[in-house]
Amino acid sequence: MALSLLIHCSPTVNPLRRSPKPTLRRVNHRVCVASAATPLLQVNDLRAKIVESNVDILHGVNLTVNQGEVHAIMGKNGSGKSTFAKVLVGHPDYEVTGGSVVFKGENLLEMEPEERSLAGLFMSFQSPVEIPGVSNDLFLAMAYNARMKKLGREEVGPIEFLPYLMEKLQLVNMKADFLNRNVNQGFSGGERKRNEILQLAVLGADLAILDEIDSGLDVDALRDVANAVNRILTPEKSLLMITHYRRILDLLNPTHVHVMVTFNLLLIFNIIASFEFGICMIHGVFTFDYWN
Ligand SMILES: Nc1ncnc2c1ncn2[C@@H]1O[C@H](COP(=O)(O)OP(=O)(O)OP(=O)(O)O)[C@@H](O)[C@H]1O
Repeated sequence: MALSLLIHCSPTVNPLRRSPKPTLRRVNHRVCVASAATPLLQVNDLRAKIVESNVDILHGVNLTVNQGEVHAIMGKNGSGKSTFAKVLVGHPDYEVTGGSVVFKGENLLEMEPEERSLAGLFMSFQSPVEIPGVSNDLFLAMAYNARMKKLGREEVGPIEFLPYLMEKLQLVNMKADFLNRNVNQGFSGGERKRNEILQLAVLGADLAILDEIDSGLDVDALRDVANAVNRILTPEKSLLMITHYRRILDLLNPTHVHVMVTFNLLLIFNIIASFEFGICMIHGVFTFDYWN
């Protein structure tokens, strides 16, 4: 991994995905490969607090994800990674206190959580919840048809939906029994993570946010999940993954790696940066280049 204090950095090329023809440009004394960038998600100075306790968690996050990019967010426990992801999908525990988020040209913060999902945002949770009384196949069919309706397409009946679902099930290497079981009820930790990727495969998304999808997975499950994600990604679709481990970076080959730091660390970085580089970074996220 290489570190360079810079925000615009170089997409490395993921061999499993087709990318637009790259162009060369120089950033921070290093030649970078960059594709023509179409912004998908633009986060500017995002600030948020916990509703219940009024505690500020996000202190001004800046991040741009372009179409086809794979971004990883790393950082210490408690630095705010999951909070950032949950704020993006509109979790009610958090209130945005400043900044802006534009998704596909629209103000994301004005949308209800379900509107964000229908607009093409998907999030897999660190601890996926159980939904007792709702079978996995019914849940997926309902969610899929809601998306079809939003896109102005025909809703599908059970007979058409089943072959589509079986194909996605194979993609994540899951057994058909999981379709009749209630969503996540009694699933092991690894099975829940696979089930999250099954949802992503079925619903599709322009931007998938995966919160620690690799935690608790054994080697085979991690490979299956990474293979499925790589096959779901296209040059137009983007991924934002939160992780603590390098092993998934090696499998998903991110174009950008960001390190989220806590507010105290941020102050220290700001002071050092002021002295060393004559600049003051007021962002809550630092961006580093990554390559294998
Ligand atoms: N709903 C909430 N109620 C109370 N505190 C919260 C809530 N959500 C987040 N926090 C606190 O905000 C801080 C950031 O939490 P967050 O889950 O975003 O961290 P993280 O970087 O994802 O950590 P980890 O790597 O351990 O998953 C933590 O101190 C956490 O306890």
